[in-house]
Amino acid sequence: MSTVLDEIIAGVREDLAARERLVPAAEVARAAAARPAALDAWAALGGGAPAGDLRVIAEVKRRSPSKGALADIADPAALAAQYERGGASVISVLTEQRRFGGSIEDLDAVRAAVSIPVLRKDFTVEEYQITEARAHGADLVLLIVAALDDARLAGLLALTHELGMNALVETHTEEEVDRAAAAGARIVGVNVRNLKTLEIHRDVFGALAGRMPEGAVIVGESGVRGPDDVAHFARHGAGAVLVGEALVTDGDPRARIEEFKSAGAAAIAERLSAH
Ligand SMILES: O=P(O)(O)OC[C@@H](O)[C@@H](O)c1c[nH]c2ccccc12
Repeated sequence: MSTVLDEIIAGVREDLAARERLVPAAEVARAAAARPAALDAWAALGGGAPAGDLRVIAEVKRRSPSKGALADIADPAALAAQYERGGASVISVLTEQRRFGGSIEDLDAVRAAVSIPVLRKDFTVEEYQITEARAHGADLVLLIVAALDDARLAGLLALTHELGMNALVETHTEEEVDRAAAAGARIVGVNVRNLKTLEIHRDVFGALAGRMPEGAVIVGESGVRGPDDVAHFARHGAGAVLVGEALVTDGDPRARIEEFKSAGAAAIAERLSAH
């Protein structure tokens, strides 16, 4: 059965082939090498620090396969700057074009506007995309375990680390968490949106959080609409949440981020005091 994920990746591969013809891999590698060093997203997300704060990864997201158009983002740089002022730790920029309406230009605009780490959010299947992300100033990339076999996951993660970047390694099942851990993932996301049905199942998070590799930053992804959703992820071990829709559709994303961070910190304090 062909799933939404398969369909998206087929489109991504076509667009990728076109970009590779335009900008050969050697040229992208030179541009990546000329960039200042990547920022440490792992540390920015609380890696190595005692639990306490809940970090927010704030996403620039124009549309989604499940909802269609979400927001008319005329100025992604201005939006990202607002996210940063609201206290986001990382900015996520969707660059997939066909389903999410993103582009490399959005990544460029955001990179130039903020001084915190930037995640290139795309369906990464080839090394070229990682080097390209670095060439455009991204500090981390998304690796979706469901889209990669073990050898490719390991290879892409190795290149990411070679380039001085981090990867947000996205999982949906226990098996995928185990594969992420075996590959050496240091930032592990649990996407509670099922990529086959596109439905949100928040309880998936708690079931997987207990299997996470020692020392990894755990990120709750998708379906954060209000402070209760953040508290749910934080209570079950998340150090960070990734939020798109709720921020792009809100008139005051700064206030929303602040609200999410305090709800998260309160839930973490509660979890720690229960032990
Ligand atoms: O808009 P939401 O429900 O806050 O979700 C954000 C983020 O989790 C979602 O955009 C996402 C998670 N994993 C992905 C993989 C590809 C594209 C998009 C995603």
